[in-house]
This record gives sequence, structure tokens and C-alpha cells, in this order.
Amino acid sequence: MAPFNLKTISVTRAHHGTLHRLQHDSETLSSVATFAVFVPGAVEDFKDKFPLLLYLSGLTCTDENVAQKGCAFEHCHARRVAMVMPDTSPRGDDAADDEAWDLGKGAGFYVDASAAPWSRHYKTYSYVTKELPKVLRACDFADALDHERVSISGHSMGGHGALTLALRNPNAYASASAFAPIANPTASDCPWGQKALKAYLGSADCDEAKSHDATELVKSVEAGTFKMPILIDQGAADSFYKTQLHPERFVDAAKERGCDVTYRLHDGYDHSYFFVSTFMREHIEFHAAALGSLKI
Ligand SMILES: N[C@@H](CCC(=O)N[C@@H](CSC=O)C(=O)NCC(=O)O)C(=O)O
Repeated sequence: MAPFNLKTISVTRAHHGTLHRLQHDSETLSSVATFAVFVPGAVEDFKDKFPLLLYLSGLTCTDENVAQKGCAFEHCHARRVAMVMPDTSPRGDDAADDEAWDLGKGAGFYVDASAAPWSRHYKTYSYVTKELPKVLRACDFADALDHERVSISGHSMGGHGALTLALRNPNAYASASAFAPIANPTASDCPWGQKALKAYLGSADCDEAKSHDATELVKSVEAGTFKMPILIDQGAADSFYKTQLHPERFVDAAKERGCDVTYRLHDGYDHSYFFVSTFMREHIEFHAAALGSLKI
């Protein structure tokens, strides 16, 4: 049997590279897990391996939303960056779920749940940080990838994941970026964060919850010690901007701690993939520069 019981779902040519969709048995999630990887196309004079950009998706998403609507692959190919797209939660009949779209399947929140009924399967923090990197090394295209050069990005819930994983693992990523991130999920005016952290961790007000809150995490950074460059884009017409996301709280705290953070507020843009895809190229170029991946 292949390691992790890895199975290829599909291999699709796209933008001079190849989009691989795979499925495996995840020990961490106690469920089947699906993910996708875009591998840039080969060019004769490119002798390096491709660094990785890990992209974490938002509420209700699978790996397919960004693959189909993110407009990323042309730019990944141009900058010789491979893009890794995990699913957002465990799946299957065994995993607990909720009838609402902002909890349960599609809403793993990149934490390890400790409260019932979620704790058996909802370990998306450990899945993304520990198991997925090992699974990537077992893929049949693993030799094309540089598993030591990794950056991280994400949208909304995935933006929360990108920022918190970066802050909790300062040596794991070359750069971090977020599109409209849920930046302060333990705040009382972030209903998504309150609901998810209360369910998964038993409380949105405990130390464990605060250790998954980007604004709280960055406040605890010793001034000048967090060197990873960060890019955040936010749409000013995003209906969740002032009711859920609160990106400026993170940005202000990060600047105060001396972090290298760039924040851009864009008139007229909403929360959708029309917004994400508009700025995707700049995020890939930002990460490519940090990863030392050259334009062909
Ligand atoms: N179903 C909801 C809307 C859910 C939504 O907007 N999801 C966003 C992420 S929100 C934060 O994590 C998303 O990326 N959706 C997928 C897509 O392809 O657009 C509703 O009905 O309001």
C-alpha cells in the first residue's frame, strides 16, 4: 500500500504546470483528507526545486475554491512556486458536524479541538503543520519540491490560519500573507471566532483560544524579534470587515511590536474570490521574493 494510503484523484494540466488532487488516510484527522498541489511546469534552464506556498481556505471551502477561482496558477508558474491547498476540515460520516455553515465541516479553524464532540477529528492545526508536510514528501512529484522553503497564505478563516501558524511557528515559513483575515477571533465582536473557539476549545476566552488569535499572539511578541514579512489585503466594501475581521487590530499591534507588516485597504472590494483573485498575483510575487524564487 502507498504511504498514508495516498491516492491520486486527478492530474490536470493547467497554466504550463500540473494540478494534482490527492486523497489519503489522515491519522491526525482520523478521516480521509483531500488536498491539491499545483506544480509549475518544467523549463530547461530551471535547475532548482520549487518552493511551496501553503494556501489555507476559508469557511465553506474545500481545496477547489481557490484552485478554480483564485487565478493563482499562472503566477505560480511564472515565479516557480508550487501551491499547496489543503481542505478546511475533516470529512466523512464519522466526523461531527453542525447544521450551520460556520461550524463543523468546512470550518476547522486551524486549531486542534479539545472539546466534545469535535476533539476526535478536528485537529486541523496539527494536520497542516505536521502531517501534511510529511504527506507531501511521499507524493510521486515530491522530488520537484523544496520542502524546506515554505511560505503561507490564506483567505478569511484561512487568513486567520496563515497568520496564527506563522506566529506560532516563526522559523517554519519565509513569509506570511492574508486576504481579509479573521484577525481577532477571541474578540466579542467576532461572532465566527467566538462560536468556533467556544465549540472546539470549550471557551473563546481561555489561554488556548488566545494562542490561536493573531492579534493576541502578535501582542506577545518581543519587540523586533519577529522577522517574517507579512502582507495583508482587505476590501473596504467587505460586509465582514467591521463585523468579523478587524484586520487593523492585528496590523496596529504588529507595527507596535516592530513587525514587517504591509497592510492595504482597497476601495470597493468585497469578501469574495473576485477580491482574492485581483490581488493573488501580488501575494505570489511577495512570497516568491521571500522564498528567493526567480521570475522566468
Ligand atoms: N455561505 C456563506 C458565505 C461563506 C463565505 O463567504 N465563505 C468564504 C470564506 S468566509 C471566511 O472564512 C469563501 O471563501 N467562500 C467560498 C467561495 O468560493 O466564495 C453565506 O451564504 O453567506
